[in-house]
Amino acid sequence: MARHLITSAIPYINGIKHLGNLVGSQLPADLFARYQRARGNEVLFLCATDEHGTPAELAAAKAGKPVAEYCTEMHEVQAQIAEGFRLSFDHFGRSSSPQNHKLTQHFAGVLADRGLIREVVETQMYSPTDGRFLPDRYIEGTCPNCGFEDARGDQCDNCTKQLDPVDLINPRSVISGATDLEMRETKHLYLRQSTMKDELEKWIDTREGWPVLTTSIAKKWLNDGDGLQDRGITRDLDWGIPVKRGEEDWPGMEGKVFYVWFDAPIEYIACAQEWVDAGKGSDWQRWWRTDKGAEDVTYTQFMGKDNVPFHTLSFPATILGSGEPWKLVDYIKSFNYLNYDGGQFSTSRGRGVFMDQALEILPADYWRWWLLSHAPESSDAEFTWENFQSSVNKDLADVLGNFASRVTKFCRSKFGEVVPEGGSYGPREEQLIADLTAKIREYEGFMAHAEVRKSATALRAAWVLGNEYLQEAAPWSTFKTDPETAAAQIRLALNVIRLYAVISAPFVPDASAQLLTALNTQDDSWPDDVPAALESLPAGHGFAVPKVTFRKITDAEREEWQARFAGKRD
Ligand SMILES: Nc1ncnc2c1ncn2[C@@H]1O[C@H](COP(=O)(O)OP(=O)(O)OP(=O)(O)O)[C@@H](O)[C@H]1O
Ligand SMILES: [Zn+2]
Repeated sequence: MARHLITSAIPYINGIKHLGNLVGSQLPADLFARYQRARGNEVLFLCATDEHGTPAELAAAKAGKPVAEYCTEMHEVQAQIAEGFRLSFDHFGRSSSPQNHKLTQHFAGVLADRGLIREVVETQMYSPTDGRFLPDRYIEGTCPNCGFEDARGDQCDNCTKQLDPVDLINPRSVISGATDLEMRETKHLYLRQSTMKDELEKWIDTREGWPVLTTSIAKKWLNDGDGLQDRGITRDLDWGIPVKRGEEDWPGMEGKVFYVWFDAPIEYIACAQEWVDAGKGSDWQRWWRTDKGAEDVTYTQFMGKDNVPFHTLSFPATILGSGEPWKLVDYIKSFNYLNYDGGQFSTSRGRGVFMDQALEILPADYWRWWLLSHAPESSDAEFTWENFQSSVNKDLADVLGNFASRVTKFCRSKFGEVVPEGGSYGPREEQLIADLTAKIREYEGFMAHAEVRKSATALRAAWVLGNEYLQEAAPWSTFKTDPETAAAQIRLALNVIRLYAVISAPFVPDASAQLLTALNTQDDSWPDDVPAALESLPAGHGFAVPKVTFRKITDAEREEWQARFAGKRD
């Protein structure tokens, strides 16, 4: 039995995530976790909310709530929605947890002991009116690059240039609008990533078969311009993990917190501790410490492309730099972007379909299937309502749903709700069994490598095989002249439905469960031996015709949703 540690990039706390966020991280991670479990492997699948940083403070201020309270509420909201999408996390933690506070402070202390942190005195914007420094998004002004008037302190949304708050022309405080800002000196900690460049590059070069997207982004950051830069890991903010050197105070760093990108990936480890502390597991170290049993763990991370530099470089710099035997990632699965109807999904601009809204209009399986079968793997992908309608109707309703419905209804009308006996399989049946075997082996190959789109294509092809068989064998015609043979055909087809339920579960878990319930079976074992799996339901086994597994999306619905989601979310 293999052991798989799986993490999804942790969603930021400042609102409900859109479908792009879902398909770029949590959903493919869930697909992979479900598949590994189905193959009998031991899985620890972790995710959490990413709760620190200025956007959280600003969102809380906008909602008129203390930031801690806001985060607690939003965490609950995101946890509920994740459940709605059937994301099968073993634990959904919080980067603000006491476990993460302690571990982040621990890493900072160890890195400092090893000479990998330097203290830098720099000038930052200070607002006397607000009585505080204004890092990152606390400040807005005119972009020095393109002249856009609402550029943020960390980035211009118009030309995407990364900025420093001190670069802005006519800067103003986002809190009070004050413009009497001044430059003040402040001390910060920098992680000396530049000294680790060679070690990081060597490590990346030993990683086999990583997606080109992952390695190309890592190499760019390692080598472009002046190469890998040291990174500020602290901020002058109230909300966050207080800067400490292990358990000790850090002279000169009083009142400061760690930068969100330093503590967020450490939450992957802290989350395993939370999982144990919540009574769901007994030993987190055997997943995370190579000296405590994690040497046989395969660790896979899932994320969108903007998160790749932090996972290929900054977080490994933290882990390698600590000199402690923490588990390093084995495979980083990264995604391009999903766009929405001719533009970008955007949380801040409320553009696109958000996870809660999606579940209001259709069940999770419909979204899971479309998103995964259109995952932005080799390039950006686009959500359009036409494509969504056509793919749901064709793949789910016409192929998978239709097969299950035709077979069970025909059986009920001619043989009753029981697997019919008699007859025997001929060459066409043997052919179907052989074709399904080959297709499932292909599917397994793709799933094992988290090749999401190719897996979906292989799965759909397996569904098509059953429909083609049904079309050719035509048991409704056979029945008129040779009911015995028709009985054998239907017996096989009913078993094929069970087979589909099992192999489709990672994509469409609810439909899969619904089919198994209708088939009155608890046998959800993986078809390692396909011919044997197709004998799971014996003659005489009772079942019920499933209620409609997938319904079609009408043109009227499509138009209504298109109009409803054309504007901005309020
Ligand atoms: N349009 C998109 N398509 C695919 N993945 C995306 C998209 N936008 C963000 N992601 C990924 O979603 C995951 C969660 O993102 P996060 O909660 O940090 O939001 P974000 O990156 O700030 O996105 P946004 O600003 O659109 O809300 C990350 O791995 C990120 O890379
Ligand atoms: Zn700009």
